[in-house]
Amino acid sequence: MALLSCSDALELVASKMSALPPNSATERISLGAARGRVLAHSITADRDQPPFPRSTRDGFAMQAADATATMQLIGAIRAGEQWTGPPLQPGQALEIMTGAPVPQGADAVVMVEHVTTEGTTLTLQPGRTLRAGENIVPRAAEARSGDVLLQPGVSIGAAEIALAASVGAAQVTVFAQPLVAVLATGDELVALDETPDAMQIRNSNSHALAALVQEHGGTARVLPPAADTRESLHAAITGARDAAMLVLSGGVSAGKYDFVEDVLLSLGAEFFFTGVAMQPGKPAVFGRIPATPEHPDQWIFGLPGNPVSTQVTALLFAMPMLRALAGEAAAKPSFAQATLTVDVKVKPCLTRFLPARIDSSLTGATVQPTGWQGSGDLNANARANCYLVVPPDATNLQPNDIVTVLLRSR
Ligand SMILES: Nc1nc2c(c(=O)[nH]1)N[C@H]1C(S)=C(S)[C@@H](COP(=O)(O)OP(=O)(O)OC[C@H]3O[C@@H](n4cnc5c(N)ncnc54)[C@H](O)[C@@H]3O)O[C@H]1N2
Ligand code: MOO
Repeated sequence: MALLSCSDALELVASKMSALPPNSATERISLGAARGRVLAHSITADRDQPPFPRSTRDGFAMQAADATATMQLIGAIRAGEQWTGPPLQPGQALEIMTGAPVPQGADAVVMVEHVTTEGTTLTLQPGRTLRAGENIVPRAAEARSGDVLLQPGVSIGAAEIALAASVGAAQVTVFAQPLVAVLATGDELVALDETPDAMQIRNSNSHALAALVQEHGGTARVLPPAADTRESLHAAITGARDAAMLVLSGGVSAGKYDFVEDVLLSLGAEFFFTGVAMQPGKPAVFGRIPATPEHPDQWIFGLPGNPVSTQVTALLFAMPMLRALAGEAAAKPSFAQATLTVDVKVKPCLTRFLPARIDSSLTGATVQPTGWQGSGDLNANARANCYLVVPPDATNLQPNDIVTVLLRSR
């Protein structure tokens, strides 16, 4: 299969994501445990929001038309209280705190800084005027009782938790987290608690992938690494068939011992791409083992073994698919724009993802590559906090160019 362009590969994964059947497995959990989960039902307003005309300032409630006159103070009201006196009459003002309900008869609130008071007499400072509605959020201006506030498919973060809490949703129904089998391959790999021989290396990819899976809303089942033999791969892949997604690392390039694709084919897999015109990540494989009576489709990502390649291709292709399997409606890789601060020269034809640091402030974001020794350089990768995307037709990016970066955060 020919190399697919990076943008075509992204579109292909997105098209498979959009054709997924809805995630039907749900569970009910407490709101406090819902961060990072995907909402499976809609959350509606249990009453108008705000439930009363809310003062947005500490000040004095009155009729705006009266604001030129000297007024009589008739009382005070705090957040959480209700004015029990008669509706305000022209010429009357009521001291009011931020968040308190504006009493009937008043249509504006003047800020405490903008008046002078003497005993029960209140006067607007010279030149101050007041509009009807000023410093008041009318009842139901934010939402009406019964309005849908959060749709199914929303990823739950602090903002969603606050909104759910505001309508009393102590329990929420979320989609079950998809099971993702993580399988590193390679005879050279040893586990963290083993001492590597001189030519062996520690298996870091399984740990990186498990962390990414957790971060993107899946449950990771890390399998013992498979040896570079057909038999070992066959046994490991077959044993993981119950997982919704299988993410492998290594064994997908042109080497004599790269058997991942062969073994997947022998297990009935179909491939959507087996190489992408990108660097790092060129040998990346995306496919599916079709559904059987026992198991639904299993989505397969055969990621290149070089650790930076593994992480870039996981972020670009596998994690969005995981989030879509988890029921998230807007799953996609996270890109941003930044101003490049240095010269970047690359060879054309491949989309590059260079480890880089983005530094953002109130006025925008700048980015510069960290420098690296290629796609095995875990140090450069950890010094970076994003990847500078160099399009396939660019060979020389200049300082002040506006460039795209692939973010690690969602
Ligand atoms: N003749 C060619 N050789 C290579 C090509 C090519 O097109 N033609 N592609 C290169 C590219 S690009 C990449 S990326 C790598 C990918 O190779 P594999 O996916 O087959 O991965 P391996 O060969 O198994 O390993 C590559 C590299 O990564 C280290 N590795 C593997 N697994 C882990 C792990 N779990 N934790 C840490 N490090 C891991 C492994 O030791 C190798 O150093 O192929 C190029 N070659
Ligand atoms: O695509 Mo590879 O990831 O250059 O090392």
